[in-house]
Amino acid sequence: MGAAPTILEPTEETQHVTEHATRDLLRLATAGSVDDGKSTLIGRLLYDTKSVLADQLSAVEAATLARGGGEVDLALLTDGLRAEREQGITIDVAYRYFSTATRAFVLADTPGHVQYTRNMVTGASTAELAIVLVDARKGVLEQTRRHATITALLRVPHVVLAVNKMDLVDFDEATFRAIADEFTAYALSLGIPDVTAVPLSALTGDNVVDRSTRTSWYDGPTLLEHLESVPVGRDALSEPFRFPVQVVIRPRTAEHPDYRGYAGRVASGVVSVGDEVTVLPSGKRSTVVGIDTFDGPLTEAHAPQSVTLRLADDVDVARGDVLVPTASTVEVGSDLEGTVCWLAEKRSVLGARLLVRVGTRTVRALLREVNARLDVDTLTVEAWDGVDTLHAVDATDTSSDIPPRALTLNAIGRVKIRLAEPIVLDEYATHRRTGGFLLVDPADGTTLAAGMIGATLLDRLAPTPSAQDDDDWFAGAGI
Ligand SMILES: Nc1nc2c(ncn2[C@@H]2O[C@H](COP(=O)(O)OP(=O)(O)OP(=O)(O)O)[C@@H](O)[C@H]2O)c(=O)[nH]1
Repeated sequence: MGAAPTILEPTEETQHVTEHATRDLLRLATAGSVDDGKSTLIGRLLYDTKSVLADQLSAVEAATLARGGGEVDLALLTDGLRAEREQGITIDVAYRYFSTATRAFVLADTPGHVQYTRNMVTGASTAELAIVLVDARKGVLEQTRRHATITALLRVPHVVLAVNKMDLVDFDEATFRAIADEFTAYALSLGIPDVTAVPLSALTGDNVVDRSTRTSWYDGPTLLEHLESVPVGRDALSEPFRFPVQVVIRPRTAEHPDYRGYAGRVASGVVSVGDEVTVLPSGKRSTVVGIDTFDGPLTEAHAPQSVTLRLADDVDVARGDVLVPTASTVEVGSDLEGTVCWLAEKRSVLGARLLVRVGTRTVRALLREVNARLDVDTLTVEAWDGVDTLHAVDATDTSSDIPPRALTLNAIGRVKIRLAEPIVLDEYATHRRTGGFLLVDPADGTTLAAGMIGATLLDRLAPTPSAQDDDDWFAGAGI
């Protein structure tokens, strides 16, 4: 098992970014088939934005010379950094930082080998932009379609199609247009609204950071110009206010005998002193009377700031509760339906006891149903009604035979989960910051799957199953 994926919470790496920098921060992920030039492109971005340390650069120059010289092999840069990070630990995603005068970037670098779905889900779940690479000579491949599908599933707001290796097709406009049109049409069919296609050469640098003199027919932005100008952070601010409580702070010092605050990160939206808030799932109401930070009090806080909120009333608030605006309608329930990407070697078992993590909340749960499965290899969807599924599969079955309706590593499926306690059920489609969840194996803490609450892409792709519930069975199972 690698490091736990981060669909819900910012990683250690992103957390160190200061509040100020966060405002101008773009999180991006890359996806490409093997040899499309992902490492070279990342190396080029780091190199041309001067984000490479001198010693790393001389190591790469020396290695290039040792290989017989020529153009600096920028893939060595990325791969070298990767190797550094991978020593001794299995890591799914490495994060690279670079910045320009206008913006800072965190790039999730997901190695493109076998566990691509898992890696891409991990990298793209927090990304606001995905770069999908294709080799201009090969055009749109099955793998490209898979990457587009996962990007759509995770609702990454912006997608860039990087048509790489344009130098190998003589910077031919027709080749570029044909690939761009095919990809854009496919993306549209998946509901991806915003695709920007850029003809580039990672190796020679054309249209990556610097404008190419060999694509006079192209009047769009270079890759970096686009990365610098694409709108960021708006989504988190435009979503309604959500504050998952991480810690209840009660110092009880002589100085502040009655202090009681709720620390956490504003997951989405904005909160101000004086706002009426409701604590969920309890439904208790109060008013924000203070917003505290290490740097002093604020009158207003917005996503993704970390703050401590104080309330007017001594209501019962615990870790895992969510503060929301009182005036809004928020769904709370204990039946969770959604789409999951299965991330574990062990397969799904119907009726299995699980832990579900949503925000800062962890609750016990039961996997009730897998009623559709997307095969990312073939991009076909199988859908089943839920009627006899539970009886067909023994919950204690540990045989190596995979039941036909199980989810295995990299599979994407639609599930129904019964929770032991009610939680806030924000639809991922409209609440990307709070509508994600993780399924965890209570036995050993393994992350089994990353999921999205509510209707997702699978509903668009799948025939509608005539699912029926089997509540009696669940009553028997004790949830
Ligand atoms: N001619 C040409 N070659 C390129 C270009 N970009 C990458 N290459 C070459 O394509 C090969 C594969 O490039 P990598 O960057 O290692 O590609 P990758 O396999 O997608 O990267 P990872 O899977 O992330 O390791 C290398 O030999 C690169 O030098 C390009 O724009 N033009």
